[in-house]
Amino acid sequence: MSVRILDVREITQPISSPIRNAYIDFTRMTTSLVAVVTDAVRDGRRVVGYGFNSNGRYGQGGLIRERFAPRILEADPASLLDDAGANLDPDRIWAAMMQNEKPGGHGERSVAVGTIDMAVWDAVAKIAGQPLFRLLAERHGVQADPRVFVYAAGGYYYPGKDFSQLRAEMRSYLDRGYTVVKMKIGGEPIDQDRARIEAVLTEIGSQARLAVDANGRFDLETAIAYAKMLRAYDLFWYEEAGDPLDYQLQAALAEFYPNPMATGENLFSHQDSRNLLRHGGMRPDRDWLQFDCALSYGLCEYQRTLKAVRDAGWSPRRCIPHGGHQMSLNIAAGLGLGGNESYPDLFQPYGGFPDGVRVEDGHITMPDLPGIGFEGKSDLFRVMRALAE
Ligand SMILES: O=C([O-])CC(=O)C(=O)O
Ligand SMILES: [Mg+2]
Repeated sequence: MSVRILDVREITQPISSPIRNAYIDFTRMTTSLVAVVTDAVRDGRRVVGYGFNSNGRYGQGGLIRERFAPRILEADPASLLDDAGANLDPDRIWAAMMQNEKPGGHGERSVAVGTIDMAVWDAVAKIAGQPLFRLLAERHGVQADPRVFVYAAGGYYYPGKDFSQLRAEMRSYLDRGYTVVKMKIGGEPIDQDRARIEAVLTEIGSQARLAVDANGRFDLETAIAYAKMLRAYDLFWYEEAGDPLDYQLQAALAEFYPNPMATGENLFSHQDSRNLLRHGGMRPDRDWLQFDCALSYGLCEYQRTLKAVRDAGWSPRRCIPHGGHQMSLNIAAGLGLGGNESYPDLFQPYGGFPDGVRVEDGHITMPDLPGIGFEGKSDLFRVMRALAE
């Protein structure tokens, strides 16, 4: 029984809010929602795979419509199937999308491809009748672990937000079961950020740990000044201090910051990730890698990134992807990552978990839903279905 891709649809949707990090605001943020419509039928329904890109980059409608969707639709359908001919082959679809693309310069193209790739994997797992995390574990010959660590990202700057609101936000994450919370830094003078950090630490006490995220804002001097301030606190991590591609800055910073650091959400290929591991002075015994497949050519590429991680002597457990989407939850549960980001109050309906999934002691347990599990999140599935039907 063969499978054909009948259509690849895209719509650009707002995920805007008045929040701001040290680099951008989200007042005009958008995401691309993609549906890969197949002719396969499971449980009496046509199989449609869905994908979207992570927050922080914008919708990719132009690239998807002009280059990547046509390449899939114009390919010989048989060339997109696995050897048995019974399911789609994500790597072959990926290769079809990337034909006539030069290497290097991994930017927005990687977001467009990653978005379609998410939808392809969703379709493949649905056609196989499995949750994606179980399919992945099986393909890699490893044991799936449906229990995944998640942390609550927030603590943004926004107009009129004072310490009491920041504390209340963090308290609400603790009330919802999180044990690690994250806040933004670098958007105000260092003394003001120090006061914000102390306010949050007072609020969370010994109930949770705090991570801070500078969103690539600092030059080396400022990154070091913050390192000296931050190292007095027992933080979960100090994230993206300098420009994502400035590996020398990252390496130099390690001299001033013995505690855990994190970066990688703005590296969009396995080659860029490998360069971070080669030249960024990151320490495999304590630091964290945040590569996000939805921004970086998808899961086909993320598997190559994981190989680069292992080849550099790191454990996949040191990976906690950026983005807060269910795709990375599946990868974490299927391939043994250290966990996943979560934005409890932001970027809805795209982020979060299937309905009924609760955070307990900083972990969620993946339900056994076919594919990525979008059908289990009713607000999200409503927008998805509107695109495909
Ligand atoms: O504010 C953003 O762009 C999101 C971000 O860095 C994160 O979730 O780590
Ligand atoms: Mg970040």
